[in-house]
Amino acid sequence: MFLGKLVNSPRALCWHGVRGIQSSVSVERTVKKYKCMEDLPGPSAATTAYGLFVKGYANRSHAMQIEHKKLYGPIWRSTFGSLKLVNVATADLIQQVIQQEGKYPVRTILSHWKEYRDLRKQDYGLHVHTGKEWYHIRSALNPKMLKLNEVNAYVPVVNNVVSDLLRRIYYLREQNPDGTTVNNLAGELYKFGFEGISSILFETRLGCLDKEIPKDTQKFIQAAADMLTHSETVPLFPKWTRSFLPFWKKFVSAWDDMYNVAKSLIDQKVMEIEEKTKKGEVVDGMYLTHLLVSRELSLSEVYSSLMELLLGGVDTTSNTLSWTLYHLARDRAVQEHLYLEVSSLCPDHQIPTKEHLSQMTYMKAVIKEILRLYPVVPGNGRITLENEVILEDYLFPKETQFHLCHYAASWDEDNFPKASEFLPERWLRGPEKFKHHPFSSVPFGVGVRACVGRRVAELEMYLALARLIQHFEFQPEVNAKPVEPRTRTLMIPGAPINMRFISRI
Ligand code: HEM
Repeated sequence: MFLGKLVNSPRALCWHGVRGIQSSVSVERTVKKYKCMEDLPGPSAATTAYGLFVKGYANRSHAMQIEHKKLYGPIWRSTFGSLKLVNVATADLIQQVIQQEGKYPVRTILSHWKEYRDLRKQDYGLHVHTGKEWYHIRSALNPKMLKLNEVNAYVPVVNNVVSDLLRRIYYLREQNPDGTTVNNLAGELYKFGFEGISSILFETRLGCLDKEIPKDTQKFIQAAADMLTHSETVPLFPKWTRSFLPFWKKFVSAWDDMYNVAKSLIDQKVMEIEEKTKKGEVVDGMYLTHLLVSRELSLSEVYSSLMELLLGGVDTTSNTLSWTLYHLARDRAVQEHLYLEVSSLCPDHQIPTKEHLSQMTYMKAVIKEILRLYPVVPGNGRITLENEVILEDYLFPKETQFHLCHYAASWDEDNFPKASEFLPERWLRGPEKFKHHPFSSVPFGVGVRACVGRRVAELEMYLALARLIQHFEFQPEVNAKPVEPRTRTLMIPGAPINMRFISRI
């Protein structure tokens, strides 16, 4: 899902004033003089390392995008060890890269993820596979994840999980001496994210939001956090250091934990289906049942892909919801506007349906604005294996790794005046509203490789937010301090978000 620390070794080709090169691109490209990577401005490897480890950008890489854009302009190169990147930080340049991404887009060559899968003889899964193999898996997963009418079938399932979340919030408030505060909201919402996606995939309630959290849930959530942290560290150190440095071992162990939890849930479903088939009963069901019965994917492809869907479901919706509640608590006018929208469409705590959601335009604007301010994936990637790429007067050879600086683009004042402010209204349609460049804020990515979980994520966030605001007024905890984001491959709150949930009932 994520660019993280990139670990490919692009052929660092430069051909100043290239003429008549061997190329698959048009004749026009071969006669025009293009500049190349070496002509780009950018920090040296030492300056980058200094920025990361001395200036503290290692876990604030989103802020480094903004600083480098100021220093070098909208396109610059950077070097991390043997890795060379071309960074693009405007909506227009991001669009140009995506438009040339080819039939089977690749984010980055995740060689350490691939190494793990080879070590354990597992299928590569969605993130690591490229080309037709990736497309084969994606085509099997897409329909029941991305088609709106298929996803709408999950509304009752997700509403049940939201009911559990509400119960959990009531329970946690009671545990606090002030009767209203819930500490470390993101931690609670990780459980909601995991329960939500697993209910959809496995049709099984795991009880992640019960008083006693199941061990496997805790294990998976912890393993996801460890894997994402070590995924950034592992590529920085040569393989010979693995015998005495802990990072690779921790990375492997985190993947093992996630894989085992996913595998055991899948195996349970396989057994259920086998028993039903033996008894001659009809086998029908939602996501996993459909995948297994259709046999579009092998069992080993199902293990890896579903583990990745679970992984995608943990940190993403939860962090977005955490930031949403954080801002609503600090902006009474926006909170009131949202409350009025929800309570007028669903009076008396009516549980929202898909028809209600389709009318909640302000709610959608709130979530869009949060994803603009805190894109879960602040920097994405594309590596073009199929063709060269032209960006304005630069030509880049195949295998150039591009870093799409989405965070810098969505904080760009040219696209979003008062970019640092939380202004959901900017997303509402109207004749006088500012028109955004279509690539200025694309938190789920675009094109065929965009987020496979987008529809499910939106459904979970809308249903949860609607019910939470029906029940509670959100307030910051007493003496609350501002919380800044940090990056751990994904963008997450840099400190626990503690909040007061004042009952409206
Ligand atoms: C707020 C919620 C979410 C955001 C902002 C988000 C964002 C993204 C982004 C930016 C990408 C990369 C797209 C690209 O390269 O163009 C991605 C990929 C992916 N996401 Fe999400 N995501 C979210 C929720 C989810 C959920 C709930 C799931 C699981 C159901 C999920 C599973 C995945 C997977 C498996 C990929 C890799 C797809 C592929 O390589 O074909 N995501 N996501």
